[in-house]
Amino acid sequence: MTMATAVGISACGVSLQWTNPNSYSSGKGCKYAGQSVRALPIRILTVGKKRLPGVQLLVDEYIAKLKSYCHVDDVQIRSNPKNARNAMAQVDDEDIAVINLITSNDWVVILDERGLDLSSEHLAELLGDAGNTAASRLSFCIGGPYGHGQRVRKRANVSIKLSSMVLNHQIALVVLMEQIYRR
Ligand SMILES: C[S@@+](CC[C@H](N)C(=O)[O-])C[C@H]1O[C@@H](n2cnc3c(N)ncnc32)[C@H](O)[C@@H]1O
Repeated sequence: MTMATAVGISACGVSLQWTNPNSYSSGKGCKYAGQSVRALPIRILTVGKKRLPGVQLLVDEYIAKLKSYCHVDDVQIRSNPKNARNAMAQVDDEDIAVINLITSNDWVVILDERGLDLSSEHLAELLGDAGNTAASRLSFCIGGPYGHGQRVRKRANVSIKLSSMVLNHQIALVVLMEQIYRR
């Protein structure tokens, strides 16, 4: 499998594969523009330490704005939950904490600076495509200080980037919410 093709299939047996945005029409605009699509409830799983108050204000603001379109659940997972002494063990503990919250009915999008480079329109298409599967929830995962572990990476239906630069997880969360609201 390459980044140019599919990015994974979930264990739940429903068709959850997502294709490369480069294979989409080159025209601007989302293919669902003007159509009503099934809006899956969204959950955002973020690994990290206590949030800055300003970030929490923005997160609350976006959740309120999105309320009339879809339900958004903001789930915070404590970074380094078992006080591991090295980065590998920390990533592993965080990986287990995240994977334990994911069910077979989730369509999983991980955020990663090495993921697919999407336009805002392609993100809207991805959200629409996820609504056309048998999944009952769309789960976005934002990793901890050292990124995602192998379990979550393997389970992900797609990995997307918000920028080629590495962002603090709190900033990644705010940018993601803004892009979901923009769709
Ligand atoms: C501090 S970053 C971790 C960086 C780490 N070097 C890695 O390998 O992922 C914490 C999390 O923020 C998110 N993140 C940071 N920059 C991102 C970007 N440009 N695009 C998408 N997500 C990003 C990812 O989920 C990442 O796991």
